[in-house]
Amino acid sequence: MAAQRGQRNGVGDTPPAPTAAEITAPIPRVVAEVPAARERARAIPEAAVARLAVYLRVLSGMQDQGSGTVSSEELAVAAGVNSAKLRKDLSYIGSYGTRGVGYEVAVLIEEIERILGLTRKQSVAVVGIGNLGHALANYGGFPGRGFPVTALFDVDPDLIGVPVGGLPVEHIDDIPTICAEREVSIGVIATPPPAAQTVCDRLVEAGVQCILNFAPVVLQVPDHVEVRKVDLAVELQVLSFHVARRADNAAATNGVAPEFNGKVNGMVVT
Ligand SMILES: NC(=O)c1ccc[n+]([C@@H]2O[C@H](COP(=O)([O-])OP(=O)(O)OC[C@H]3O[C@@H](n4cnc5c(N)ncnc54)[C@H](O)[C@@H]3O)[C@@H](O)[C@H]2O)c1
Repeated sequence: MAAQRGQRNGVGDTPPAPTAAEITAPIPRVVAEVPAARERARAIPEAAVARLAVYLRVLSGMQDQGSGTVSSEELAVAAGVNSAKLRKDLSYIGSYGTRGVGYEVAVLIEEIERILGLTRKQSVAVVGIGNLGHALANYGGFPGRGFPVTALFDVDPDLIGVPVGGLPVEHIDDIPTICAEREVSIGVIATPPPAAQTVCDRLVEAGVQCILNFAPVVLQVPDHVEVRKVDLAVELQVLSFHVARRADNAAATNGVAPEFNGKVNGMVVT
């Protein structure tokens, strides 16, 4: 679903209307030189990598709807960024469009997938098959995005051998053999916080080099291991900050000092 202009999506700030210079700026041409693109990939800022993943999602939706080409402006609006930022991001990957035509959707998808390392499937293991682990294991959307869930682990004897999302739950003692057999490259940690570091160590010892951590703890890993942390509470707090700031701005614009009404961000304070 395309994001509306002006909508926040966590990827970039509310995009301003494009300037005349942005609209008339030349669209760079396609360069299919892969080694050069890989070189450039090393210099892509992390924020741009996150936006590339969003462009990929938007482009995949457009492809599903039969779009063959897309203009930079159209793609920028759908992704919730301004078109100058979009063109800058796409220049990092050496993927360019044709003036007056735009970008070929299929070509751009291929370029972004190559840069994001999605040209081969990344096998995922989930450890901790409780509430969250069940939801992740049952979610059918990961395989289609290149992330098949191929192994589930837990310590609870009542769970071992029980199929969840079509896969039997295995004991964490089998992490080394199963992760090697199934070529697991990403480990998702959904255990209680006190178990997370030990589970992480086991995954790393088994050769897993990417960890997605849902437990609210900071994990220690060797340099060659990448860790991403997901914290929904932090995202909610960021949203809360924006709501509070908007209310303050509205009050300042109206020349009214925000009055305390017994509530902070909608919650009653006693
Ligand atoms: N990041 C977020 O936004 C977010 C949201 C919800 C939950 N969480 C976190 O995710 C984790 C899981 O939450 P939940 O509600 O699914 O918990 P849960 O208690 O329902 O499930 C935890 C599972 O981990 C298993 N487990 C315990 N120790 C283990 C070990 N050493 N090795 C393997 N498995 C082990 C348990 O048997 C259980 O099945 C918690 O750390 C929670 O704080 C994060």
